[in-house]
Parts: sequence; structure tokens; C-alpha cells
Amino acid sequence: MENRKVYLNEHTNLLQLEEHMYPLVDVQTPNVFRNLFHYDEIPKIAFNDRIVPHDMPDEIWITDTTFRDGQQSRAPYTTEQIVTIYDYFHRLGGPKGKIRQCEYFLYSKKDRDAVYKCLERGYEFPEVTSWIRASKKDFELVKELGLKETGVLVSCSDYHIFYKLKMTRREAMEHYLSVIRDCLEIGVSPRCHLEDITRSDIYGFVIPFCLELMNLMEEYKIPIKIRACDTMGYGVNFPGAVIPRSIPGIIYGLKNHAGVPSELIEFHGHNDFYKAVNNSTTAWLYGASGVNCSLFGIGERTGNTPLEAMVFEYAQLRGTLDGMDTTAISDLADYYEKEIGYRVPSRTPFVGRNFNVTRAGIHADGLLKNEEIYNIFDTGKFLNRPPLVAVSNTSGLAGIAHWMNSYFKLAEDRQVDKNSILVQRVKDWVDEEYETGRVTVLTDEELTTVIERICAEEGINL
Ligand SMILES: CC(C)C(=O)C(=O)O
Repeated sequence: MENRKVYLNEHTNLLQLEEHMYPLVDVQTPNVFRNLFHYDEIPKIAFNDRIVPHDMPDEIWITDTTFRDGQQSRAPYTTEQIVTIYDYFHRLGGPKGKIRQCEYFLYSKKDRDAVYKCLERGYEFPEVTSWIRASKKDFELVKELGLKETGVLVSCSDYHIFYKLKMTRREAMEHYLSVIRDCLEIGVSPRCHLEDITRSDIYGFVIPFCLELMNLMEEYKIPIKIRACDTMGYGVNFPGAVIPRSIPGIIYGLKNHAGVPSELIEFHGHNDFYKAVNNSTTAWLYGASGVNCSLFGIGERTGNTPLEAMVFEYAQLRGTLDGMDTTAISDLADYYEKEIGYRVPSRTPFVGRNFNVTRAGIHADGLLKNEEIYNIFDTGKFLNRPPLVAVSNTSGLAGIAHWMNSYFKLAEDRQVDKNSILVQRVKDWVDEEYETGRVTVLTDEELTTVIERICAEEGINL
């Protein structure tokens, strides 16, 4: 192992290879970290104030689980929908393949058809990879399909090992290693999903297990990926927090004590405590090259890390989009609404209908004077979504004209202004609404209905 280190054992004063520093701790009873997780109390975040240094890899990327974790939590996509979304990911990820991989179930014929169709596209990125039951038959299937890599579930907390698998840690580890050996034997690269890592014994199970995985990697000369799965969203990014909840601590341990190189470490987050995005960014900052996401965050329970969020995290950290075409994000949102029948909640950053809509009169006034005042960036350029001003009693003729021009995306030569009869009649209707006691802002639907009526009456073609 290239990265393997020799340590001085402070207790025996002997030099030791690092795998012997971290022997498996085969406990008799599960360690469920009751100090942090007492089921009838809210989980606790504890600190030991040990600070982990930043260690962002030279290259970082996004992988996608829309068709795996995403599909686990909603009605399945059709084959055609999967291929269309895959096409959008290809465009979004750009020529440098910043959306590096998409993972697919292989269980049914429909699943496999989607894989064939996506492979037929012949794109270099996103690479097609799979998720299977850990059996020899399924490994053969991966091979037959011509895939290089597959995900394998290796749950690592005692909650899973003792309560779900009914095994000891040693039994679980031996079972996992034999499955991974089967996978390597036929030349397929395993991606080990360390489920529930944020409730696991990092130095008593995860590091010894990953050291064994790195030995297997050396023996077979086939890459083995480690996916750190924050299955329940317990991970935190606060400096000085204790493991297993500390994402910096986990990534540091994988890199520095188990010797897993950055390009083989991936983080998979869940949003149960609203932390999926920050934890994923943190994983990048502390040494994981990959963050695994799902489009619009659609995934189990509260969902996964939203893929679109990490595109903008990437650009903020790196100072460049590196060729990513962010307008594909808005096209994907339209596609979901029109073709799949799913509307992203309206206040969702970057994609919700209202993400850049200003409602308060005083803000709208500022936005009309200079859009930089109340818009996060040039959302027209990056998302084809210029900022909108919602119409209320304080909008005035200019506000109503601005709403119409942006809502209907009117070309410059067709734009309306405050002298337009249409704008003046809409303003009369708005004034009447508020004079009769209305206190809420007007919805897009109400406005479009009134505009359609006035256009018909005045013979205007917008
Ligand atoms: C099933 C596992 C791999 C997972 O997706 C998770 O832990 O969140």
C-alpha cells in the first residue's frame, strides 16, 4: 500500500504498521453511542475541540444517485425519462465531467433497459454505474453489462450490524470482505457504501475495515471506493465536534489512518437536520473528491444533498464552473414539472418558482432600480431565470410592467412599459383588489387570468 505508514505505539514503544494500530474491536454488545443518541431525547452534538486541517483535493466532482436513492423514495421513472434526465446531466456536467457518475438499479428488465439506453449514448460522463444485491449472480450481471464498478452495501454501525444483520462486528467484516473479494475476482471495482457511518465506531470498525479494503485493493490492483454514507443525516461540520458525527473527523480518519486516497472517497448525505449541503461541502474541504447527490434532493425521507446546490457550491469554492452548463438545471425543473408532473417546492433555492421573486414593496423598488441589490447573482445568465417582482399594492405601473416583461419573457422589442394600456388596466384591477380589503400579494395565476381577459378585450397579442 503506497500510503501505508509506520507508527510508534506509545504503549509498547514498538514500531507498528498502521493496520496493527487499528485492530477490529469486536465488542460483545453494540456500541450505540448512548451519550449522543438517546432515542427519547434529541441527538446531541458533543465537542472535544480537536481541530482537523482543511485538505481539499486538487480535483473534486459530483456523482448522482437520482436513479437509485432518488427512485427509492418516489414512483419509478420510465426508461425514457431516465434517458432524458441522463442527457441533461451530461449537458450540466460539461466536458470535464463534473457530474462524474450516475448509479442505476439492475433489478428489473426496465432498470437494465435504462442502463443499455444510457450506455448507447456513448458519453464519457456521467459514467454509468450500478447498485446491486451483493451476490455472485449480480456481479456477473454487472460484468455482462460492461460496467466497471458497482455499489455494495456494507453497513457499518452497530445499529445495523447487531440489530439488522444480527452479526458480530467480526462476522460482518468477514462477510463484507468475502463479498468484495467475489466482486474483485471477476474484475469489477467495488464501491463500498458504508451505511450509517455517522453512528459507527470509526476507530473500532470503520478504519480497521477500510485498512483491509486497501489491502485487497493492493492485492487485486483494482480500485475500491469508499462511500461514507450519512444515512440519517446526523453528520455535522462544526470544527471540534466529536466523531462519529464529525464529517471532518471521518474524512480525516479515512484518508490518514486507513490510507484511502481522496479520489476514492465519496460522501453521501441526507437532509434530516438540514445539513446535507454543508456536510457535502465539508467533505470536499477535508479530503473527499466526490459528493454523491440527487436532483432536487429527492431521496429517502427528507432527501439527499441536492445536486444543483453542489454545482453552485463547486463554483463558489473553485471560482469557476469548469464548463458546467447551469441552464440545464432550469430545463430539468421544467421537464419535471411538465413531463413528470413534479413541481419543486416554490421556495427551493435555484429551482423553485419563487427562488428569486421579490415581494416586499421596498425590496421590489430596489430591484427595479438595480437588480444586483436583491438578486444573488445574474440568475438570468446562469439559470435563464431573471429576477421577478411579485405584484402587490405597492408595485406601481413600473412594477407591473416589470412583472409582465419577466414573467412572459418578452423580447426587448415586445416589452410593455407604464404607458401601455394593458399595464394601466392591470393596475386599475390591482388597486381595486386592495381597496376592497385585500392584504395578501397577488398570485401569478390571478394575474395571468386578468391579463388574458384584458388582452382579449383590447385585442392585444402579448
Ligand atoms: C443504502 C445506503 C447505501 C444509503 O443510501 C445511505 O446510507 O444513505
